[in-house]
Amino acid sequence: MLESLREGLRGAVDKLLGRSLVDEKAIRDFVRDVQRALLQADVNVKLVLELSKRLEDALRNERPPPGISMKEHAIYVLYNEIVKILGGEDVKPPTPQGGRPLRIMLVGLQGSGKTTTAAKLALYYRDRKFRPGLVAADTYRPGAYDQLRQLAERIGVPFYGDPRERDAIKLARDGSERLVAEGADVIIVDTAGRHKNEAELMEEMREIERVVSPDMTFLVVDATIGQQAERQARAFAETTKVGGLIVTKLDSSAKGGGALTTAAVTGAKVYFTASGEALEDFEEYSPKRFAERLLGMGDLETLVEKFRRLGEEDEERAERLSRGKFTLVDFVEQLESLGKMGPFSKLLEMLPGGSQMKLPKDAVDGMEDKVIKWRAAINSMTPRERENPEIINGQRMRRIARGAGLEERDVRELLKSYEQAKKLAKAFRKSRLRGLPKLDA
Ligand SMILES: Nc1nc2c(ncn2[C@@H]2O[C@H](COP(=O)(O)OP(=O)(O)OP(=O)(O)O)[C@@H](O)[C@H]2O)c(=O)[nH]1
Repeated sequence: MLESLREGLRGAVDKLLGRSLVDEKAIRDFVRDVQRALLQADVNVKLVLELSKRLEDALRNERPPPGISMKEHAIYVLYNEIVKILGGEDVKPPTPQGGRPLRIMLVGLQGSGKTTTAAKLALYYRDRKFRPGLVAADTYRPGAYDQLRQLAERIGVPFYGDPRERDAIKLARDGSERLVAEGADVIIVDTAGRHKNEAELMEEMREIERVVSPDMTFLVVDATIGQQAERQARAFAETTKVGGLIVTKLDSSAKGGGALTTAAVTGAKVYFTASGEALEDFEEYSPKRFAERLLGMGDLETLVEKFRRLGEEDEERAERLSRGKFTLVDFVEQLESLGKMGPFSKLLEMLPGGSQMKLPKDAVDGMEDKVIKWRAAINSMTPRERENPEIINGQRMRRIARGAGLEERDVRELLKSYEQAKKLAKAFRKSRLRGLPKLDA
């Protein structure tokens, strides 16, 4: 599966991971290596340039969230960009709805693997407990009928075809009706991939589409044609309502990137990929999973999860903060994460109203040290004390300070700042201003 693209991207990532520092040169090299890998896989130049620009911008201008290293950030940004050009969100293959049979029509040029794909698709639905049926409506290629009939027999699904019938439109209509009458709930119509000329082929596709009224027309494209897939997709989309793509022969092409990213250009999403002649070599396509495999990182999944959790935690905390309901731990964590984004003095200027906060200079300057002390204090508290700081009396305060190697006044200061922050958050809320509490330390 796209070994060279995999190796190219992997190489770019490994090189980045091997560096001691993510500096200007590292970013430049990383972007260039990624570009080269994508272009070799025949990804559209425009897409590659857009991706590189976003990658470069993100690496230069975005700071990684707290707890994420610069390198992890770079890999995550790359992963996201690759997912984007591979199609973005996953799509769900269609299924019969409301007791109505699902009608699928396959279109595509001869040699794209359409007939094999028809059988693979039938097997896919059969394995999911549907009752698929296959219709042979390719009257142009000799052998297409026998090929599909044999495949249908092999997987044991109903088949309709007539080698003597020359009218593909009649075959498609009669076949769909007959199979539905026999109880099939997923009808798959295989069509011709060639005619005397392209116009005739397109006319036939239009007519078949009219009589079958498919819920989904899949265009089958061969990955080895790379970016040419785009031209084919456009040509078919002008005549039929191409609703999705099936990309075949990913096993025998280094150019698969071109076909897979066609979706980003034409708007038709890839639903399935095939990577071998065997009927089992067929799977639902997921841009995310595909990108994970391409980047080949065992720990990419962990990284993705880490980002997801960070997002959730941030949202939860922001929500609690805005309600003035944050805990002592939230308070310190918020300060910690702010601290990782840069010096506090700079940060406060960026906050709403921050520039008007007349904070004593030394209070801000000492903030980083304070946060470290406060974290130690929190670690030295019991869970109950953390949840209900109001129970912290003199005796508890002494114990906490001793346990954290601090002075009692450090703990007192933490509690006081926390209380003030809470009051401020409530005041902010009342004045309908959402923002971070003022740190009057
Ligand atoms: N390696 C590889 N070969 C494939 C794949 N899918 C199909 N093929 C082969 O490609 C060749 C053409 O496939 P067919 O299924 O005959 O497709 P077709 O020529 O588009 O069919 P028509 O349009 O009906 O004429 C056959 O030899 C298939 O075995 C795939 O995913 N990988």
